[in-house]
Amino acid sequence: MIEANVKKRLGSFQLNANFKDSGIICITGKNGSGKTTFLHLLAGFLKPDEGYVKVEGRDVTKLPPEKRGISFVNQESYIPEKSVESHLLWGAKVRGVKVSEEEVKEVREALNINFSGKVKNLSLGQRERVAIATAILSRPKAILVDEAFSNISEKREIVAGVIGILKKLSIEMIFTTQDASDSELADRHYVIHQGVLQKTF
Ligand SMILES: Nc1ncnc2c1ncn2[C@@H]1O[C@H](COP(=O)(O)OP(=O)(O)OP(=O)(O)O)[C@@H](O)[C@H]1O
Repeated sequence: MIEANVKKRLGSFQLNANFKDSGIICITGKNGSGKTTFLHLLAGFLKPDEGYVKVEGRDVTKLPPEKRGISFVNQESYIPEKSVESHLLWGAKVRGVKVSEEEVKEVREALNINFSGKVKNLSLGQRERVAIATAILSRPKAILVDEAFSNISEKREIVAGVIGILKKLSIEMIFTTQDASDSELADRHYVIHQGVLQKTF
């Protein structure tokens, strides 16, 4: 369960979000509507002007990103110099989480990571898949995916595989997308319009 009641002003933009939900959550909204700002407030990259963020009932508002039990993935969440194999285990290593070979295999299969080599030599969609797999293997309470499914071919299949693993590991996911039809993949859907977050189902 993630709870947030936050206000944030950035220049002339104002975000007002009151959120309490769990499971697989999709947020859609136009360019500049506040999707990334909201995820950054949850992840701890931005401090709210007012309000709080709770993860499974624990107030994390004052905690730094790495202590929140949240992994954030966007289209640049990868370390180019690492090999695919070491990248996949990197997040888990940082958090002190033990990962079995079986888990790595399962996550690789879900994201169709059937390639290796340096991350910098992969395509954008391949790098996104490695970044998402790395986030899952670090076993957070929730992953926030900021438009990082957008360059993945066979998106439906891959996202369905990711959701299967997340449910098995009891990891929540909030993902943002420009493609409103992606909401069909989620348990819940929110729309954000000019900084105001609203639940649709
Ligand atoms: N540091 C900042 N200073 C001033 N305005 C900012 C700052 N950061 C973001 N904004 C503004 O906040 C608004 C929301 O931006 P945000 O990145 O959250 O939108 P988004 O919904 O993720 O957009 P996109 O779909 O284009 O990624 C935009 O109008 C943006 O210009």
